[in-house]
Amino acid sequence: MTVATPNDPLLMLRQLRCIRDDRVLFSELALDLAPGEIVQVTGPNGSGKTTLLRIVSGLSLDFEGEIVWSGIAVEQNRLAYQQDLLFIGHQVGIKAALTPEENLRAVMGMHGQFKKEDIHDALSRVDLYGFEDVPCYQLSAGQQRRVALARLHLSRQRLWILDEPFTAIDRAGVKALESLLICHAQRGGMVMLTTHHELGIQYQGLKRLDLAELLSASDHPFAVEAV
Ligand SMILES: Nc1ncnc2c1ncn2[C@@H]1O[C@H](COP(=O)(O)OP(=O)(O)OP(=O)(O)O)[C@@H](O)[C@H]1O
Repeated sequence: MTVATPNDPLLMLRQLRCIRDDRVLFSELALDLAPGEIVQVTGPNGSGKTTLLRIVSGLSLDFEGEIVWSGIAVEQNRLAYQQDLLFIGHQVGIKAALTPEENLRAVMGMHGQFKKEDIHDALSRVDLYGFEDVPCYQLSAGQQRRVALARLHLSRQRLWILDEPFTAIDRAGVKALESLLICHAQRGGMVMLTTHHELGIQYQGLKRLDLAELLSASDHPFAVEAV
């Protein structure tokens, strides 16, 4: 019997290939992500970063290759996989007519019951103390993004998939989010994110997956570089 160690990858992407409008976005894409690791997906506009995150999150099934979670192909284990992942897209994905508290309750409802204090605590951790009951259409762009990011403070999922999470966030918010990502990884979580923002973190579990480099080398096996 093989015994899994903490450094064994939980997420494995194997030979992913994706074509949109007759254009190969990526091919031969392989990635291992183990507990404690963060992978930053980089590449110019239109290179396929969002498309890759949507594929890995199970939102898009239009690809070739295999996604393996915890040793089992996701297509045979989709429910368990979905329960272990939290996806936050580059659109904030909140309802403008609802308050931050109502938005969090609605979106986290599928992941369990949360007490009012837990939701208020999550909102205060993203500096929205006092805004819990304000309709989201009255909040700034950065505050709306913070409502979406408050989900991370309630999350019990091991894998966070975040598309441009730093958009509209001020400098203090960026630092706080970077610390949160490291904290999640250090507790055995994993993060896959896209950002055009230069990450200001020194963390040995940080990797980079550059889609432009991958495409230019796609005749060759691809390895993710540690940074
Ligand atoms: N459903 C779709 N049908 C056709 N083309 C699509 C579809 N989804 C994405 N594309 C195309 O795939 C390419 C990659 O888009 P994607 O949004 O993944 O890029 P990105 O790297 O995230 O870009 P950005 O940095 O601008 O956010 C784009 O040219 C886009 O038009």
